[in-house]
Amino acid sequence: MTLRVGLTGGIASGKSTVSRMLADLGAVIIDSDLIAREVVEPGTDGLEEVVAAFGEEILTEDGALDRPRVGAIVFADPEKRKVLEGIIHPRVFMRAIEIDEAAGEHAVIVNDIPLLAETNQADRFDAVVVVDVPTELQVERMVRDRGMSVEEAESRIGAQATREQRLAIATYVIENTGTLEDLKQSVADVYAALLARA
Ligand SMILES: CC(C)(COP(=O)(O)OP(=O)(O)OC[C@H]1O[C@@H](n2cnc3c(N)ncnc32)[C@H](O)[C@@H]1O)[C@@H](O)C(=O)NCCC(=O)NCCS
Ligand SMILES: Nc1ncnc2c1ncn2[C@@H]1O[C@H](COP(=O)(O)OP(=O)(O)OP(=O)(O)O)[C@@H](O)[C@H]1O
Repeated sequence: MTLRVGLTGGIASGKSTVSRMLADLGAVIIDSDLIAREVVEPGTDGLEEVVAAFGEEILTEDGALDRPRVGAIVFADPEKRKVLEGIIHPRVFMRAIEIDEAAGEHAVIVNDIPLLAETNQADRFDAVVVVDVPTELQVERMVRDRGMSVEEAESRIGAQATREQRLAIATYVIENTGTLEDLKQSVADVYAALLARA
């Protein structure tokens, strides 16, 4: 049987790192952030809709989505964020289902979905894995690794579900407050538990 797993966590919690570790252990990964980029690549109807809603000024000189610019707009204005999400989320959802259907038989298929709690998708999965870190650590990583200001980091975190809201839908919680080696061990433990259910 294929076990379908939702993986989520706040921004900069370590989701992508956990995803990569799960892939190394043999899981198939469906990456929502990656799909969210593909559906607004130049030439897509997704990008056309974004331009219709936000104007040509959100394009770079070579006609791609100017992501930092759009980020600055939507993380400062929840209404605009909803407009962007209304264009992107249905496309990501449909594409993720297509990839899942094309994947065939695998023991574990992991859907990495940053906004799994926000978009009420927990029921779609056999298990939900939440990567949990204290908010201060999220801010620290975003400032240190991504060159964001504390205000920018906090506005992104404020656009997401709270830790408590995510933990409420968790089947398994991975605490990512230790070293990468510690994380690897926690991921291996969770993967073993998932395999036992598959
Ligand atoms: C606003 C955009 C253009 C900024 O792009 P940028 O390259 O700076 O960020 P990236 O896409 O890599 O996202 C990084 C992280 O930001 C957070 N994030 C992104 N979108 C959102 C959102 N709508 N609400 C809350 N957090 C978000 C997530 O934790 C995500 O992992 C982009 O994030 C976007 O198109 N967002 C809307 C689509 C979306 O909701 N994607 C996330 C899940 S599918
Ligand atoms: N336990 C850890 N120790 C040290 N650094 C870590 C640890 N876990 C993750 N990191 C680092 O923190 C950064 C954020 O991790 P990652 O990209 O996996 O987060 P994410 O949750 O996928 O982020 P986003 O929501 O933006 O997609 C990366 O540079 C990663 O290498």
